[in-house]
Amino acid sequence: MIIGYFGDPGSYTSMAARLMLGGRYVSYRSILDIVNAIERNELDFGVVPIENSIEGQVGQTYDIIYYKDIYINSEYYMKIDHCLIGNSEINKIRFVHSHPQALAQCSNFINKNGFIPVPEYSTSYAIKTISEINNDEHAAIGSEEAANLYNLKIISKSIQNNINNYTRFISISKHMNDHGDKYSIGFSLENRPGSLSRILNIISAFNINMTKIESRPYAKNPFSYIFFIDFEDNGYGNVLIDIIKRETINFKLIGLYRKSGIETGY
Ligand SMILES: O=C(O)C(=O)Cc1ccccc1
Repeated sequence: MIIGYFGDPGSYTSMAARLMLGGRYVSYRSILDIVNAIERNELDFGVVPIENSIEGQVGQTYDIIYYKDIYINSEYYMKIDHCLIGNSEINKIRFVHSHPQALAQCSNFINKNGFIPVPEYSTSYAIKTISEINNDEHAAIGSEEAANLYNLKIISKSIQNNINNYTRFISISKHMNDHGDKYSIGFSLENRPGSLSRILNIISAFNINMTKIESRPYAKNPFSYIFFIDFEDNGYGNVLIDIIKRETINFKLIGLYRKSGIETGY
């Protein structure tokens, strides 16, 4: 089985991919490159981040799972402990390189130290870059594992804004699972009073637990939205989906998979 993951070797997504699926792993610099490779049948699965407990949704992932013929096959919650990584001392550093999500998750630490953030493809690409440039004014943010991989030292540990920093990762493929206990759906609605609350009322009437609601802009029609809902199956998930399909526009069943949580990882 061939699994594509986001980021250079040592990225957080590479760590999640190893915990989620077994096979041969291939690194990709963008989420879209992974999806293109799945569409060309070069990959069986892709692993990408979808949301973070500090920074929220990964917009590109939400857009892809809605607009492309791609489905969620599993989810995994992983604790993210960011480190300041380099070959220098904290008082010499002026620039910190990392993935935009990591820079945002560590914004308090960056501001407090007066560092200039430099966005890179991934945390591991940033760390690799620092290992190559050999300049005391530059450091990177990423994992301890990646620091070891590129032979750099840890300058500070647990530098994220909140100690409880978790990212939810998903595996994606061209195929929908037959089994699972959690659904992800996406749809748009007529712009009229009560259209979203009607959907929520139906979910509530089935005594179904909604675990997440999210919206993304529908770029083709400015300031209209796509809604994303995750819910736990209680035996009536299928029936609920049939009803919601009829009450919404452009409905997509995005995934059926095994529910996991931050306590268990899986
Ligand atoms: O850049 C990485 O290492 C990634 O895998 C993306 C990411 C960035 C920050 C937190 C979780 C995942």
